[in-house]
Amino acid sequence: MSGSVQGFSRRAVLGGAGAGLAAGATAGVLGGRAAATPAASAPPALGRTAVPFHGTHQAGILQPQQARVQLAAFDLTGGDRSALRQLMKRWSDTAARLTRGEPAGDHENQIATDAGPCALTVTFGFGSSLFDRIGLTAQRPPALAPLPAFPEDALDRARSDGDLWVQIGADDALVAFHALRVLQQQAAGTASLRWQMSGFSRTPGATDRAMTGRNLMGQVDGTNNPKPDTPDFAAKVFTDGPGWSAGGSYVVFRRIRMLLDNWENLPTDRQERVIGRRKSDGAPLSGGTESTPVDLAKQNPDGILAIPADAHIRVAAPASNGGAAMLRRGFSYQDGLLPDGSLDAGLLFLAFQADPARGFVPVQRRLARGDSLSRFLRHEASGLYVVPPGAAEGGYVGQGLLDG
Ligand SMILES: C=CC1=C(C)c2cc3[nH]c(cc4nc(cc5[nH]c(cc1n2)c(C)c5CCC(=O)O)C(CCC(=O)O)=C4C)c(C)c3C=C
Ligand SMILES: [Fe+2]
Repeated sequence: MSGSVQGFSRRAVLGGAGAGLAAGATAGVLGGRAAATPAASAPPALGRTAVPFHGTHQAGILQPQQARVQLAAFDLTGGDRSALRQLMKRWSDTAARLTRGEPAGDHENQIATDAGPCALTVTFGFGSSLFDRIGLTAQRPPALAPLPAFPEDALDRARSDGDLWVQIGADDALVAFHALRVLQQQAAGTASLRWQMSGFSRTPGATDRAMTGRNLMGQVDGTNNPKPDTPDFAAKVFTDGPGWSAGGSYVVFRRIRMLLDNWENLPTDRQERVIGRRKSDGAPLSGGTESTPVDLAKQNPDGILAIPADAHIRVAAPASNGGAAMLRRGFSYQDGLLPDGSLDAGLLFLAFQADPARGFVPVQRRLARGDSLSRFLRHEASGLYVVPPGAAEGGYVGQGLLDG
């Protein structure tokens, strides 16, 4: 096992003997300034936050977005179902350890040593191609049918799709990278990396109160997501079957590049009419504050719709799409420069839903035709994955499919 440090608990070092050692060393260096010791002996709250891996639903859907994300897809190197079963057991065991702040069982490389779990979540998904590859075509849920082509799609297939999908979120970049690297090495011989992307969101504590995040266009983004405390939330986000998938979800991934030079040339009032919300605080142009319900019928005194006919929030709204809804949980990305000198930056759009045919598909069909935001966007990569339900303690993600 390369780089294995089995028996060495990251958490024990942080909270116990190692912490005392660090504190003692600090006191020594500071020549008896004992006041520094308690602060040095405990990791900051951000590092200590731990999200359980096991549960009814996989972690990484309902939790607040972390500061960092690693997204990856893997392809199986063969069609051996038992090898996939072993891999999902190994990955689930590793994810559970890492989310508790412990070292990986094998292929530990110490990249995240010294850090707490930092709200790490690891979420696994299965692509449509997986079911053919392992001879379980009959078990493929109908909702996993390929997404249709949308007008103006410019998809790079090498950075799309894949048999297995992994979303790793953490409030620390090293913790997120560490998890991905370990999972990749543990997969050797069974699955190889097809594509990988890194993203980011606001760091907890960066604002003086909890606020909705912003995207790279500067908009408050995430306001009108379905709320977990509403009666129909679960029906919108989690599937009730078939069989093994009950309690799971479907995630649509789109890498959407933003044409930021064009966007930033637009005056703020026109940017606001493109979205239908104020840029400063996210309030709808129909009035009120960020949390005020949108009034799509509201007219200005001149009789013109307060929220224009082609505004993003009007075209995307459930009311415009037969009730279609999804839980958006996207991250920004920035990947250097393109050959033409423009920034390669945008949104790693992620949306969880009970059924893409009643969520993403109808909404994106309308957006592609009539959304004034779309002239500032390029959809460059795409994926649809079934996200199995969460694993019970001692179980593994995908068990209902692979042991069934
Ligand atoms: C197909 C679904 C959607 C894609 C693709 C999409 C891309 C996209 N959106 C923004 C920025 C904002 N979107 C907002 C609201 C919003 N967007 C969607 C769907 C897609 N967006 C929905 C269903 C909604 C909610 C509509 C409603 O019911 O009011 C907003 C407003 C704030 C909010 O509610 O989150 C912003 C801002 C970008 C930049 C983008 C592609 C890069
Ligand atoms: Fe949107």
